[in-house]
Amino acid sequence: MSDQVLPQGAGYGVTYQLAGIGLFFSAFMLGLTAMQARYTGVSPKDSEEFTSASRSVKPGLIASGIVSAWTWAATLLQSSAVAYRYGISGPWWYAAGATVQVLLFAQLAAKLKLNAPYAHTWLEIVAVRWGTAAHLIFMFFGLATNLIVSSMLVLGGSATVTDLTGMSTIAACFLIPMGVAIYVVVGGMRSTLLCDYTHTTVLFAIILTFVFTVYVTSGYIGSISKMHFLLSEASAVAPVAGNAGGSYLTLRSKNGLIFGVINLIGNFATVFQDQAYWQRAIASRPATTVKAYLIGGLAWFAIPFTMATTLGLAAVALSAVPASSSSAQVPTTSGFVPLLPALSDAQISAGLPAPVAAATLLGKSGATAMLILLFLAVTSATSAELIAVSSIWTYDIYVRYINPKATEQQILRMSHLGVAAFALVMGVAGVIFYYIGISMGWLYTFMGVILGSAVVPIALCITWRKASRVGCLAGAVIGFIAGLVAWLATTAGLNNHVINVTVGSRNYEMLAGNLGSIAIGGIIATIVSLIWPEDYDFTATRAINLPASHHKTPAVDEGEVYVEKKAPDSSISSVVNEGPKLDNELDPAGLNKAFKFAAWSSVALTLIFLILIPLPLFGASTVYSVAGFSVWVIVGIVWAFCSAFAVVLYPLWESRTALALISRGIIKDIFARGSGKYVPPEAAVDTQTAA
Ligand SMILES: NC(N)=O
Repeated sequence: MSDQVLPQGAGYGVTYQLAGIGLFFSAFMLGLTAMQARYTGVSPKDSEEFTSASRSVKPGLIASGIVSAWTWAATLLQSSAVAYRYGISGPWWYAAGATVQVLLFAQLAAKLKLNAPYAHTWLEIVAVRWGTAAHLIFMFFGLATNLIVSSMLVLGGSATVTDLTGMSTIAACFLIPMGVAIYVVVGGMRSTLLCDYTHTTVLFAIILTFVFTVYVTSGYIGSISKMHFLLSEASAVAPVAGNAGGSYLTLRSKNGLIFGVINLIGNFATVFQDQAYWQRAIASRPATTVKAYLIGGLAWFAIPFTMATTLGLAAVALSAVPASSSSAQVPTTSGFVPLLPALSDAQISAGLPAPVAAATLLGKSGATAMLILLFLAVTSATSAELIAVSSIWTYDIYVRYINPKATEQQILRMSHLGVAAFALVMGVAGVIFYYIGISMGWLYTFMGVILGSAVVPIALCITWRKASRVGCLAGAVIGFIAGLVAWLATTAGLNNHVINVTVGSRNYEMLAGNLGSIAIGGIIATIVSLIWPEDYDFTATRAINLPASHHKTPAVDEGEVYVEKKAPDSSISSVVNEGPKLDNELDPAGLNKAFKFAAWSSVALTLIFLILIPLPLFGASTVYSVAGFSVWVIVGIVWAFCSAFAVVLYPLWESRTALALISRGIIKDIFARGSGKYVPPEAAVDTQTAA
C-alpha cells in the first residue's frame, strides 16, 4: 500500500520496541530467572538448563512452546493469502497440512526418549549411529531448515511492518532478530518457553478479537451470512479458476489441493529437520512428551484455520463492498469501486491480505493489532530458531569438532555466542532475499524442494533399527538433486524455457520440485534399507551424554561414539524433587507403550485431517450454503477456544505446585526478608536433624 495506515514511527516504535521489547523481555527474563533461582532453585547458568530446561518441562508448557514455535509469520499471513486466492479450501489445507506433521512427530519424540534420552540435538543421534559423513550431510539439511524458516520469519515480519507503517524493510530485518536474541541469551530454554507461553496467550486473544470483529461487529461484514453473501458476490464478479462454480465457498479447489500437497511436503521437512521441535521433545518430561505433541498439534490447527477463515476471507469479502458504502449497503455484482481493490500477485505473495483486511476493517487499531500479532508470532518462533541453531553450533560443531573437552563455562559461552551470531545471520539472510525479490510466500512453497529429500531418511535413522546408512544418505542427496531438477525442468518446460523467480513460483512447478525431492529421498532410503537392512540396537545412542551415575551400561565403540560425561543439573529436581521420578519415566516398557499410542493416534488423526474430511467434500464439489458455511466457521471458532484453554489454562493448572511454591516464597520474603528462599530437601532435613 502506498498510503500507510500507521506512521513510520509506529513501525520503528514496534521494531525498536523489538529491540526495546527485547530489552523489556530480557528484564522480564532476568526477573523470572532470579525468581526461579530464589524460589525453586532452577538456574540457566548451567548449559543443560540453558539448552534443554533440564528435560523436566510438563506437557502443557511444552504444547504451548510447540504452538508458539510453529506459529510463524507465514502461519498468519500465508494461510490468509491462500484463503484470499482459493477460498475456504486454503485455510483447511494450510492448517491440516501443517498440523499432521506435529502429530506424527509425537512418534519421533517417543523414540527420542527411548533411543537417546540424554541427547542435546537430533544430529548427535545421527553422528553416533552413522558417523561424521552422515552427521555433516544431515547438518546441512538441519541448518538449511533453520535458515529458510528464519528468513521467512524476517521476510513476513518486515513486509508487514513496511506495508503498514512505511518503515525501512532493511531496518526491520535486523531489528527483529536482534531484539529477540537479547532475551534468549538471558533466559535460555526454560524462560523462552515461559515467554512463548505469554506470547501464545496474547496471540489467541488478538485472533479471537479479529474473529468477533469480522463475524459479529464489523459494519462491512458483521455476520456469517453476510460474509457468505459477499464471498458469493466476489466470485460472481471474478470467479476463482479451478474452483467448483468459481466459488470461494467450496473445498473443490484444484489449486487449493495443489497448494495442500506442496504445504504438506514442505512442513514435513520443517518439522522433522528443525532442531526447534526436537528441542521441545528434549526439554519435555519423558512420560508426557507424546501428550505434549498431540495437544500442541491439535491446538495449533486453530491458529491458521481461524485466522485465515477470518481475515483471509474478509480481504475477499471487502473487495465486494462498494467504497462509499455504509453498514447498510447492498453490494452489486458489477459497476462499483470496491472498498478493497484487488491485491497484486506480489502483494499476496508477501502475505498482505490479512494486514490489509485488518487495517480496512479497524483502521489504525486493526493495523496496530496486526503488528502486535505479527510481533508475537515472529518473536517466539525466532527465539525457537535462535536457541535451536545455538544448540547445533554448540554441541554438533564446537564440542564435537573443535573442543571436545570443553568446560561447562565454555559450552555456555558458545551457546550465547551461537544465539547472537545467528540473529545477525537471520538479518543478513532477510536482506539478501528481499533484494533478490524472494518473498515469504515464495520461500514457503519452495522449502520442500530443498529440504524434502531428508525427511524420510531422518525419520528412519531415529526410529528404525533396519534403516540403512548408505540408503538414507543416498536418498537425502539424490532426492535433493532430483527435487531441484524436477523444479527447474518443469519450470522450463511449462514456460517456454524461461526460468525465473516469477514463473518458478507457480503451482505445477513447485509441486514437481516438492514431490521429486520427498518421493525420491523416501523411496531410495526405504528400498535400500529393505534390501540391505542394518540391525542396529541403539545402545550407543542411549549412551549419548549419559549422566555419570548411569555409566554401568556396556562399553560401546569409543572410536565412533561421542559420550559426554557431564551429569545433568541437579536443579532438575528443584521444583518438586523430581530427579528420580524423571529417571523412572525412562523405563523402556512405558516409553514403548507411549510410542505405540503416538503411532496409532497420530496416524488416525492424519487420516481424518487429510482424507476423511477434505476428500469427500472435494469429490462432492459442494459449494457451501449459508448453513454449511456457518457450521464450518463455528467449528473453527470453538476449536480456537478449546486451543486457547489447552495452551493457556492447562499449563497454569499443571504448574500449580511450582506457582504455589513461588507465591509462598514471595509472601514469606515480604514479611521476613530472606525467609522465602528455596531450601533443597536434603538441606532442610539436615537443618532439622541438627536442630
Ligand atoms: N508453521 C507453519 N507452517 O505455519
